[in-house]
Amino acid sequence: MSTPGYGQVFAALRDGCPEQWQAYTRHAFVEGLGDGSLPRASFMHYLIQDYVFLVHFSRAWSLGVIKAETREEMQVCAATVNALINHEMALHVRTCAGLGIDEAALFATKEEVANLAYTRYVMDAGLQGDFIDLIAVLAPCCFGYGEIGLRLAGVAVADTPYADWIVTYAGDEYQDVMASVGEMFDAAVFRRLGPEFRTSPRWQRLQGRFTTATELEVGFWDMGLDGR
Ligand SMILES: Cc1ncc(C[n+]2csc(CCO)c2C)c(N)n1
Repeated sequence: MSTPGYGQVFAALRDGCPEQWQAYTRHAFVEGLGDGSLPRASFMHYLIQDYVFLVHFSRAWSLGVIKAETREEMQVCAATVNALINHEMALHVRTCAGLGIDEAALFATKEEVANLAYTRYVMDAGLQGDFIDLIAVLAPCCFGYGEIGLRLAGVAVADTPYADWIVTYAGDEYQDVMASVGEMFDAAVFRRLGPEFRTSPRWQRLQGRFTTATELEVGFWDMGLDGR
């Protein structure tokens, strides 16, 4: 399994749920992005829902600033909020504008249940737990898209209509933010659980949260495909 540099805590969590991770990062939706076979309607359905998803993910990352215990943790969360609102969502606005869907319509989109379940699960885990409970549920989204983007950039057919999506997640800007999130996550877990974090009584709960968030990512891709 390829391991881009997102840190050892992420690697341990990912390797703790190999089946779910595979179902997420090798989903039929992902393969369709790479070979260009994904129906356009499925992609648009996904992208419009994803705009709303990012609104709520920006709120969840903002909660990270509140739950942080060091300035470095605050910095990484604030930078991620910035990347989300000012860069990642721009892809959605740009792509939808090209099809005549303006931002007010995006903001007013009715959420599908799979979308709502995921973002509210993340918010609740973050509200209930401490900083690392929050990062554990945010991690599958960040590092999963990082892995998917890098892999697709290497195998995607040259004329896939989804190149803009792939380049957004494979690009240095996104990968650099993810590398700093990975470093921060390692430091945050060492600080609270120590270097033997896997034997901490809290580890199973963190793994459970990470695994559930990964399953909710699978549900999100399924929702995209259902929008055909
Ligand atoms: C369903 C879904 N899952 C993950 C991402 C990717 N993503 C969402 S927030 C974030 C962190 C900072 O950019 C990243 C990478 C997405 N767009 N949609």
